[in-house]
Amino acid sequence: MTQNLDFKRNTAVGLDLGWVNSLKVNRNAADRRAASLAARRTVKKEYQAAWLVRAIQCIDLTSLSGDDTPGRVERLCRKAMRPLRSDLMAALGLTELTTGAVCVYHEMIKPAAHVLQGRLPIAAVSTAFPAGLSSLETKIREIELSVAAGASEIDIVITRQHVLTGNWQALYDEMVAYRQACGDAHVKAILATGDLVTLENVAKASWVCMMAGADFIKTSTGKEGVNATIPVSLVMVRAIREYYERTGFMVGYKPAGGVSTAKAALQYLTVMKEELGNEWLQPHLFRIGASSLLTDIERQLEHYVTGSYSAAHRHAQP
Ligand SMILES: O=C[C@H](O)COP(=O)(O)O
Repeated sequence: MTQNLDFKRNTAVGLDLGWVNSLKVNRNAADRRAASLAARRTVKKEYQAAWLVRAIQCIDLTSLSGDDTPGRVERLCRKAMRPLRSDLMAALGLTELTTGAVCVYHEMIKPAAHVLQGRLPIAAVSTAFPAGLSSLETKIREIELSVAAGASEIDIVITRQHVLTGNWQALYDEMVAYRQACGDAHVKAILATGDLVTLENVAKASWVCMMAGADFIKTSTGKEGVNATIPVSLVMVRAIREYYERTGFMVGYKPAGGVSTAKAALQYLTVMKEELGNEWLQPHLFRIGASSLLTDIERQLEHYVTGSYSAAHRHAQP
């Protein structure tokens, strides 16, 4: 996989309130484009296997449950390092394949690090995930502890009330503080788009987080009533494109929550390719946050290789 050697990490560029306040979103246009993507076959059959392999490479293989245990997370990590059965790997001509990262709660960083031994990034959800309603001091400390424990990626949740009350300065300041607390760890800003009411708020929150130095913008925690959707994704990736045109910084995109089928994954890859180009179809700029997607992709690849499906339970569950 080619990596862009000129890649320079996003840094805070200052809050341009005039720009943020001027943002408008055409909801109908976003819905129409989403509907046209859903209606057509996104990738021709012969390329589908390659696209599904790329989707695997971009998964943040996730377990974020209250009943997570070290044992479950260790299995998740072993699956992340060997996401496909060896017979499928051989049939597809693959020798190496991993997911993009694993994504876990702070308390699970240690068991994850024990299995991964630095071979894959550990993303930790942070800042009082999923609601984000602790003191700023507590949230900053949580980030610092997760970085110290071995997370190289931190998925923060924004304070939704800053968006809902239009307090863009407060959102900007908190994001700058999170980015700073992360140090060399990359920070993904979870907007919790299902809580933000309008696509205009999604666009504005995307811009403010990018202006404050977010490495990725991410849709959802997986715990909101509505999680990743295509219309929301169109708004966010177009913000990423325009931010790149204005600043030269390439910000990553992570749809998360409810992405559980190979078909949905292909739609998100298509959005990335058509709106941002091939350069963004790499793990340093694109992740899919998902707990169960890998099972369906594995089934589809098995079908591609053998011509028949096996039951989902036959594929190792993390
Ligand atoms: O960030 C990732 C999400 O929490 C995963 O959501 P999911 O369990 O619906 O795939």
